[in-house]
Amino acid sequence: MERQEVLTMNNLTKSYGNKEVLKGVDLRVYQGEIIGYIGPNGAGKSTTVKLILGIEENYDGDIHLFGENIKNNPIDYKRKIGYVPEIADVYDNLTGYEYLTFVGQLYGLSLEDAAHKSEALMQLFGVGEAYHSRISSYSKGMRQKLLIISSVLHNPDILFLDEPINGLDANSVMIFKEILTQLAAQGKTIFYSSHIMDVVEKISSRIILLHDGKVAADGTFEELQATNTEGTLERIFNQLTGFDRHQEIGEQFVAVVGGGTQ
Ligand SMILES: Nc1ncnc2c1ncn2[C@@H]1O[C@H](COP(=O)(O)OP(=O)(O)OP(=O)(O)O)[C@@H](O)[C@H]1O
Repeated sequence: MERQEVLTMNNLTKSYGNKEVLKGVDLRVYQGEIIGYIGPNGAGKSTTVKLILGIEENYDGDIHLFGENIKNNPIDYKRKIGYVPEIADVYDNLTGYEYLTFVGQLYGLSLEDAAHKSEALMQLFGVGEAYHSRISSYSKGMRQKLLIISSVLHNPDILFLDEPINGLDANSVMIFKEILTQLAAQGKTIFYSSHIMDVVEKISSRIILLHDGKVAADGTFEELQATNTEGTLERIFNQLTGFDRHQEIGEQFVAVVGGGTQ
């Protein structure tokens, strides 16, 4: 069966001032894939996602989502997207119920459907008791669960997740990984950006490494292993980004902390 291409980027370039952040990103993403989108700090991962979501504009190249250039219809395609940003502003004074039903209704759900779904998802994620509490009283992990739930309420076809497990405890991470696997099995596509290499290694059906504004590696974890001498994704990341100074830098850092010179 031919795999459906859901996201295509052709020669995507983006600059801020005279700084070229994306230098020609070419990518094809297929339905049901869990893409682990990794790269060093500042490589341009969030920028790529913000361009796809229409949060950032003024780029060269093309982005097609579900077969349509996003410039042709900049609103409608967003109904099919779920997004967990790395840093999110939530309305702290609202309760979980108020926030989630508000988001659900923005996406076109009725109040009843949004409330029913939100409560069930909060319960399943172990935060049902906080459903009617103000978000300002939530712990970091509880807020993260709220964000995750708000991203899927409208049953999107593609999910963009930026460090989604920030603050989640080990049990919740296991639940979350299972949710992603099940969603992908249902044909949802997941674009997962994170620095937690062992999780990316385990959940991704395909890993894309962005380095210096370009795709530097693209393949399954096994394929990346086969073309690199290192074993874990963390070590492959070091190798592909040409970095081997962690010990030296760590030693110098501690020396400075202790009052010595470099
Ligand atoms: N609004 C902006 N104005 C100017 N420069 C920006 C802006 N947004 C991002 N940049 C720059 O673009 C580069 C890429 O940033 P981006 O946030 O996409 O990186 P990233 O790969 O997501 O990094 P991280 O892993 O640290 O989250 C950085 O050098 C950043 O300073």
